[in-house]
Amino acid sequence: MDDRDQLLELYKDLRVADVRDGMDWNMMHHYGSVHYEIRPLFRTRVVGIARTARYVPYEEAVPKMTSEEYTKWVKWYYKEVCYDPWHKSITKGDFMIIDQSGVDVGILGSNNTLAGIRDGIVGYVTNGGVRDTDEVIMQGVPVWSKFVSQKMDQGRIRFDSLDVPVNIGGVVVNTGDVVVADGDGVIVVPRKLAYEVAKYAHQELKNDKAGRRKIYEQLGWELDSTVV
Ligand SMILES: O=C([O-])CC(=O)C(=O)O
Ligand SMILES: [Mg+2]
Repeated sequence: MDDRDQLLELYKDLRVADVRDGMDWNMMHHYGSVHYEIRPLFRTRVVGIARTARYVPYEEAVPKMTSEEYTKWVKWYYKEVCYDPWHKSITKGDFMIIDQSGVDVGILGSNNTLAGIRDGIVGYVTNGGVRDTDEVIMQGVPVWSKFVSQKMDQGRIRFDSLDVPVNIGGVVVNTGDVVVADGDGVIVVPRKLAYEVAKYAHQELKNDKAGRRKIYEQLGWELDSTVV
């Protein structure tokens, strides 16, 4: 039986910092934290199960054509060259993890990310770019990216493979890994360590809550969900 719902429940209250600590408690100091240059478009927290896709630079030159011909060519390109096959097989709770091989395009935009959210994706991470960022933020779609890019895909990048190991900010992500992301960035927990890491992440969260709760009380502050 797939235990992904159980894992999502187990991780739902954990902060990236707790998960980081849980990895350390499993002697995984060297691993899991996606490079800090991959940042959220806006501050939010998302827990999901990784679904990976790899895109690579497009090798061909764009043929010379009229703008009318180009309109048709772009349609062909998005259908046959830079398509997103993951849109057809989304499981609720998927965290879409995209390796775009450093190509300067906004592979994620306000349209394709929203379609994924409609179908059950909880968030997106790319080691490349996102565009239409004002709308992505307005729509509340959680995206962590290395940069913002104005550029479309055609003539620049093509789809390569789905559900393969991808290198995202120095971490190999596999479909099925647990991914937690918040204002501190992104952390990836290999699926086989997920329960042990959660156990010690919860220990750290519990200790932290108790410590901060005490200071809240000393300050006379009303308690909130981060300390109870
Ligand atoms: O078309 C793309 O590849 C990305 C984009 O702008 C969108 O989805 O809105
Ligand atoms: Mg767009």
